[in-house]
Amino acid sequence: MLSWLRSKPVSEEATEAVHSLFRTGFPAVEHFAHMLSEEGEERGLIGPREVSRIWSRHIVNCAALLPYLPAKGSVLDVGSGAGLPGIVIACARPDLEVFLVEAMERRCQWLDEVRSEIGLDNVEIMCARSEDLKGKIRADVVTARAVASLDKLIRLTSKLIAPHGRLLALKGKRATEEVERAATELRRYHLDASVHEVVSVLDGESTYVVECSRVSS
Ligand SMILES: C[S@@+](CC[C@H](N)C(=O)[O-])C[C@H]1O[C@@H](n2cnc3c(N)ncnc32)[C@H](O)[C@@H]1O
Repeated sequence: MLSWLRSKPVSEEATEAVHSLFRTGFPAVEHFAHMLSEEGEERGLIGPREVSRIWSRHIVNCAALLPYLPAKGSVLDVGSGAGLPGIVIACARPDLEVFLVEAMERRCQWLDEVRSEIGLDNVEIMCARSEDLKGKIRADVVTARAVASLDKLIRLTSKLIAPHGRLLALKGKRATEEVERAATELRRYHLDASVHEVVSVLDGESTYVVECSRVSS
């Protein structure tokens, strides 16, 4: 119980700020944060130091993607792990179809438990490597956080992005360098990249959304 209390946004102001990010789905995302703080460390999903930072480092960090999601359609989160950002997106946007692609069986099992316990009817879990899904599925938006460098991520996911779709990658402060290093892949797969800085409502830390869109011909 203590770990759950510690992981909550503490002040009223912080709670308000987090609420404002989740116009829909706040109870669902709170439920997810609770599950993660209770079981995440024991099940090897997050490190011991992360329990007290579930909101600031994980949930609010993933919420940086929310303004860039499509008005309708599908999202495919590659390498979801504990459910970041896929579960956060599914909670905040129950109108979108969300596919979680995860290679590790025990993490897929966790994602399945989260989906059932929270009642996320918009989530489908695909226990597979993203490279094995080519030709099987395409989504309007592909998301990824902490899975691979941008050049590798483009190679892993380009065939999973719908013809007019986008890749949204959550990155740290080296986002622009990563875009520069991915110049060859961006050209090869006809993508244009822009970097959006998003400042956290909780701790003022910046995160970067790298948005790769198809170049219109
Ligand atoms: C460092 S964890 C990050 C998890 C989560 N996205 C986060 O931000 O906390 C990377 C996850 O991606 C998964 N993964 C790596 N490459 C993958 C691939 N090609 N296809 C599917 N899952 C992959 C790993 O099994 C692992 O769970």
